[in-house]
Amino acid sequence: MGNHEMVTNNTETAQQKESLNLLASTQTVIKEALEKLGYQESMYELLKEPLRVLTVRIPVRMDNGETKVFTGYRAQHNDAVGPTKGGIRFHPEVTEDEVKALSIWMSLKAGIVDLPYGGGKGGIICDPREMSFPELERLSRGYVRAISQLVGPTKDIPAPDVFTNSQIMAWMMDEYSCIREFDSPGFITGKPIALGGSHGRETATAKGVTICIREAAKKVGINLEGARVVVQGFGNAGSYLSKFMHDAGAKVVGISDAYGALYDPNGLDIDYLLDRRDSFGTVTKLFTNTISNKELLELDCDILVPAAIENQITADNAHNIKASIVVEAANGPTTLEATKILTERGILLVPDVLASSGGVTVSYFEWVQNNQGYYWTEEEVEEKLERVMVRSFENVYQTSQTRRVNMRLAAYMVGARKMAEASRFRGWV
Ligand SMILES: NC(=O)C1=CN([C@@H]2O[C@H](COP(=O)(O)OP(=O)(O)OC[C@H]3O[C@@H](n4cnc5c(N)ncnc54)[C@H](O)[C@@H]3O)[C@@H](O)[C@H]2O)C=CC1
Ligand SMILES: O=C(O)CCC(=O)C(=O)O
Repeated sequence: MGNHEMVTNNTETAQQKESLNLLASTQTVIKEALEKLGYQESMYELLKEPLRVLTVRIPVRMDNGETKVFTGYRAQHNDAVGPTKGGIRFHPEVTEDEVKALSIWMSLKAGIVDLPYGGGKGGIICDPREMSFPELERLSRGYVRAISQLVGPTKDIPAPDVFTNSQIMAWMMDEYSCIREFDSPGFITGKPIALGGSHGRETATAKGVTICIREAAKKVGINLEGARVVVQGFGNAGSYLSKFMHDAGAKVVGISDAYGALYDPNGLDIDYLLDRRDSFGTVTKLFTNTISNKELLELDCDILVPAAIENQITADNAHNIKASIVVEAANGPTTLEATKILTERGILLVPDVLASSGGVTVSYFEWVQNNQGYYWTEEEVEEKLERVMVRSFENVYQTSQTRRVNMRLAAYMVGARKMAEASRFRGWV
């Protein structure tokens, strides 16, 4: 390789690295949104990082008798509007910057769907797929002991995220209740129904994404009946979304998990796949005729839904995306460069902070029900969620039209306004 090529390649690598840093990317958009809203630099200084980030070390006795020490985080972005709220992620690639960015996105989601919360997020560096049930229970309880001073039903309310579920929420609620010496269902959401969970929380993220897809399809003029849909990720968000799309008459032609992807141009048997997926959203291991996640994203389709992890649509593949609508069920699946490319290509991109906000909306309903000790039917939850999502989609869409900005910037403008105002009224800025 000649010198010139080396320099070019190094430069490209550096640019690529910068664009993959979730915190840096979200700060870029927050800055632009606050400028468009007319706030001064000091507001950006306040909102560009979480107010608090706690790093904890969690010793866990493993089944073989050895102690393993795990690292975890809890970030609280801004609590001017109310207590912070957001999920806990168990994943080997969790980083502090990622958790910080995720906490900022939670603040934006709360603003977009107008909840009385700020944003928070937690994560533990671990691979729960390699751990036994008792090890996972000890890790979950250890994490709650480590963060217990910082969290609580009126301070910071966790919930599920990648590779965590209602069982983990149940252990965490039980541990917190033991520490406080009173039953505290409002400490955490996404619990099993028997422990104060809400009807509709399990499917809420996917329901919210489904509503966004329906509204986006109307704007673009796509008929959902027969529309070809590709979904990356087959966990909580992706599997139920595939089911709802299938039930709406769409043809789900591709799905994936961490190990590969399945493609059938005639439509996959979603009920069968749902039945066979495991609790970590793994299903492709049962098949031999798989394709890669990279190939999946570039399949010919009308609607593409990344519902797995970050940085999946980048400057490398954005030009090859065939869909007319991209709806982000996952947090942070599209880089800023890719957002620009998709927008220039006329693809309607519904951003994560809007599309995936159905989960935190029903988590809020769960917390309200816990606080009042009076529980709603599934129909009541769904009707309330429908109203919130339609209103929020329309608000962001109209902002993007009137301010002539893409949907991501519009969503940041809508999402940042309330926390900025609340911070100003409190006299923080
Ligand atoms: N669960 C919820 O209520 C909410 C989830 N989200 C976001 O949705 C996304 C998915 O979350 P969940 O469905 O809850 O997680 P999950 O743990 O239930 O499922 C994750 C899915 O992604 C797949 N996956 C993991 N690593 C991958 C990789 N490297 N490449 C391709 N696929 C991979 C897994 O195999 C699994 O199918 C995340 O970005 C999460 O933050 C957003 C809002 C709420
Ligand atoms: O349900 C919640 O409170 C938070 C869900 C979440 O972590 C997310 O929307 O990314």
